[in-house]
Amino acid sequence: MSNKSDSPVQTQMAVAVFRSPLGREYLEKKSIGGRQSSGKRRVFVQTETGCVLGMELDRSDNAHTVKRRLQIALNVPTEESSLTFGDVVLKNDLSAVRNDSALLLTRNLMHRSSSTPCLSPTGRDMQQRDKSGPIELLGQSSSLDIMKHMVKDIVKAMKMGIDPIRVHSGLGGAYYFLNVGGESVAIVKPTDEEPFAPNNPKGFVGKALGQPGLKRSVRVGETGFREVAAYLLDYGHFAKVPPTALVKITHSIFNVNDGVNGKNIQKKKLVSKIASLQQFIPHDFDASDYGTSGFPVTAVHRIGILDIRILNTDRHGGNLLVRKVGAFSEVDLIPIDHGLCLPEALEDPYFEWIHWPQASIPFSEDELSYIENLDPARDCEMLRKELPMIREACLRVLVLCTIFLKEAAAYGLCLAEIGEMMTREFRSGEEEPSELEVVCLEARKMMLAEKEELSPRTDLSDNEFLFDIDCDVAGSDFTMKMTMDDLLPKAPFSPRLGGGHGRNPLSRYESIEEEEEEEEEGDGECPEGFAAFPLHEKNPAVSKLSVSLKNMMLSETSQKHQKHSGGKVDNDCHGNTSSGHRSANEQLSASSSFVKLADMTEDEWTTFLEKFQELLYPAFAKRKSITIGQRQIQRLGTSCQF
Ligand SMILES: Nc1ncnc2c1ncn2[C@@H]1O[C@H](COP(=O)(O)OP(=O)(O)OP(=O)(O)O)[C@@H](O)[C@H]1O
Repeated sequence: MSNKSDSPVQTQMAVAVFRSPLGREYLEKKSIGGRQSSGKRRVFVQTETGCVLGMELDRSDNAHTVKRRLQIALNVPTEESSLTFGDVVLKNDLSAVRNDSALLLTRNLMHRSSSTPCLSPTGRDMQQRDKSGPIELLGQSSSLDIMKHMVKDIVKAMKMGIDPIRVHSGLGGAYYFLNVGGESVAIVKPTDEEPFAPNNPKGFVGKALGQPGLKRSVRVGETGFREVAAYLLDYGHFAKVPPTALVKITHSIFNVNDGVNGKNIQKKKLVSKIASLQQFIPHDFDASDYGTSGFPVTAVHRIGILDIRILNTDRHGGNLLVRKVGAFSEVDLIPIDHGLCLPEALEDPYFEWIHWPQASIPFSEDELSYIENLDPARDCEMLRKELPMIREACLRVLVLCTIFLKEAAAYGLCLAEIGEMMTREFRSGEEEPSELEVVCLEARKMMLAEKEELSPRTDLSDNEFLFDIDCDVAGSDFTMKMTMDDLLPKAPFSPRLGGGHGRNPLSRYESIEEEEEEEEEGDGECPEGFAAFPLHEKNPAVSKLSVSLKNMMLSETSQKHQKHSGGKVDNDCHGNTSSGHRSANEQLSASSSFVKLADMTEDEWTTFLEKFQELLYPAFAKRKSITIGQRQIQRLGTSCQF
């Protein structure tokens, strides 16, 4: 799953004179094709505090020359910093970096704390050095054509002194940009003003860009490209996601905090930001203000189909705009705010529509044919091309959820049933994995078992031991084999990673304090076998899947036990990384997901998907029988009420 290299792009694009921090100047108008062939690319480097610098690269540039230029521009040593592009830490070669990409410059973890100011521009206003236009679209896809008109309208209004308007609702910084007529044209959400990001204007600060955010498997500063991904994946405008693009945008309205205590700096100063820019959709309400029974079945289905594909963890009523159409109180639904979709691991989604009656109506022929034509491999290819910074972990979630949707719809499940299978449940105050996650855990186990069978190990080295646990559950014997490898906490993108914790209960939004408290508490926890993970007590038919799950959770508990025992494992993996100094990848690895996908090698992933598909049909059959059972109970209840 490697990133694709540059593809020739013919688009002509106006680019203003650019002066690099080292004083190199470039031509004002250049064809992108010309840039590419001469090895010249324009990139935007964002520091972890949100400062953005435009920079032109040529073929001779490498990560060191870029960092050296940044050092001069920012007046800070950058040898202890990393330049990253999505998953890739740029060590030297920059050939994977495409024209108009946004790169992130982060300080290495040992010297970082959320309370100290990170890299910041010097007083010479380096943010403005690149002299590019006030709004630059990042990327060259034809899907951006519609955005170009919008941008033109906004720039015209900006030049006439028409200021944008701050959006007061929501947790992140957002601004309505207007046209010359004073009408809202677009909503702009800077990536460094997201909740917990350094320049959040609403007091939700405390993390650097790239660290786990509001949802732990969505990093701070990475909601913007997810908004664009949702738009790009919404083929044929099926669910009506408003056109969205990533931009580099310069305006004095944007918020900048003082870095130390997160207080707003009141000075009116032009600042450049990387932001998502989405078409403004005039609307009358949002779905939380309106009786849901009037929503068209098609709109609910289409939005639901999108939400399932992208594992949307934030589809609450406020994220569905309601627009009146026609004379007879008909309405249309517009889905917005897709910043918390495509997490880096399987998460608990949030589907507001799950209990709406429309979701229980079978899919129409059109919808079924749309689903049948979805191709997750093509989706990944498209996203890698259009959004090269997208993480492979997000793409695996997309692939898995799309396969799940396709198989479930073909089996005959309705939207509500599919949504329910993806949603976690709370039992006795504990969060349990969803039916989808249970299937994944089982598939993973089968994949590992097959791998072991194909390459049996007879001699165990010193740091490997075989750990057999026989347990008799529901009359069956289950044996679990673990090697030391499985017990070691791993970096999230290493080829072999143990499963996630099963202990961390999630609310819709987790606060930093809660997470940190939980981490502390977790450190003192004693493994108690299955206690932390009650099997489906309320369901007398303990399934084979749940028994396997029980084994998985036991393996994770043992993992925790090893970690807390303070031996070699702890020292090796966290020796110099206390909870305050763990890298973003380590923090994500310790997140609350039951199932991680990013840690598998390509071969493992392929086998995993095969096993996953094999296991789906029994799981669907089980879900169908639950639905039929529930309907019978409902009918019985109705007839008893005479
Ligand atoms: N495309 C759009 N067209 C019109 N209004 C919009 C659009 N997108 C967002 N809004 C409005 O702006 C508000 C804030 O936007 P949004 O919910 O995306 O921000 P947020 O900070 O991510 O919010 P939250 O904290 O609720 O997730 C929305 O409640 C909605 O009223």
